[in-house]
Amino acid sequence: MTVLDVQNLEAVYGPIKALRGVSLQVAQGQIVTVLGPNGAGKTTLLKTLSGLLDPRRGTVLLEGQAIGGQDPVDIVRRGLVQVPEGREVFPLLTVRQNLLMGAYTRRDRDAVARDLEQAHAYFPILKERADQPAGLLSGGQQQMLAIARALMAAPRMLMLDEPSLGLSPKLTQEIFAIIRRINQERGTPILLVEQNAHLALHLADQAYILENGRVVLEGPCESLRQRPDIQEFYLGVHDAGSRGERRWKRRKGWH
Ligand SMILES: Nc1ncnc2c1ncn2[C@@H]1O[C@H](COP(=O)(O)OP(=O)(O)OP(=O)(O)O)[C@@H](O)[C@H]1O
Repeated sequence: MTVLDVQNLEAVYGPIKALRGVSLQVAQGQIVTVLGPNGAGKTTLLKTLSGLLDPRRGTVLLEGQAIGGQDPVDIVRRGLVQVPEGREVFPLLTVRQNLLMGAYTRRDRDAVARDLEQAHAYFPILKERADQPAGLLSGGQQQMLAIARALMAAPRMLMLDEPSLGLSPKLTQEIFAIIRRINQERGTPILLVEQNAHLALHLADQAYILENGRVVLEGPCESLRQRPDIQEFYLGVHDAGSRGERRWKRRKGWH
């Protein structure tokens, strides 16, 4: 079953066309990654899906219901929850207060308390540091807090914007392992924007390559990983046979 169905999405910043007709789907239980160079439109895509930016054209269906252009609070209420790039935790609020902010659209206190326990089970450090200001956490801990805060909104689907940004390889591995657990244990579908193509193509089921506001390639991660052009341009693998060959001679199989 398709949870998120995006068709021909366009978004602009004044004269800049950041999304030029993006279509993508996320099925129940899947992890889907969006890869692409700086400025490709990845963050714009997530912002448009979250309602922070109005689409100029196109449709967005969440579980069959149109959400394109709706208010961000309504979109969160419907279950589409974003973990923003750079975490954006509230630095002066305590860790617990940050987590409860994630549940601010919810009324069922018992369910919120249960979810707080579950968030602590995924990230025990957040329980240990519950009463400290979130601004005192390390970058990795703030990323954990941002993910846990999104879980407090009882998401039907999660969107993560560059969770590995600025983290050590070890911490990144840890965060990715938890993302996988969240997906497997809760069945939550995930749309993951990542610069680390290597990790993303190993974690996700499907991938979309975004360049200049357009999807230039899509498919199962397993087959994308085998493509020489993906290896060359996204995974940094250099074929020994091509040593000495001028870079301009190597080609992407997409345009
Ligand atoms: N607030 C803004 N005002 C004007 N132009 C913007 C704004 N935000 C993004 N852009 C432009 O829109 C395009 C897409 O940017 P976006 O941030 O979505 O790319 P990205 O793929 O997320 O890049 P990165 O990997 O660097 O985060 C770029 O050309 C960018 O310069």
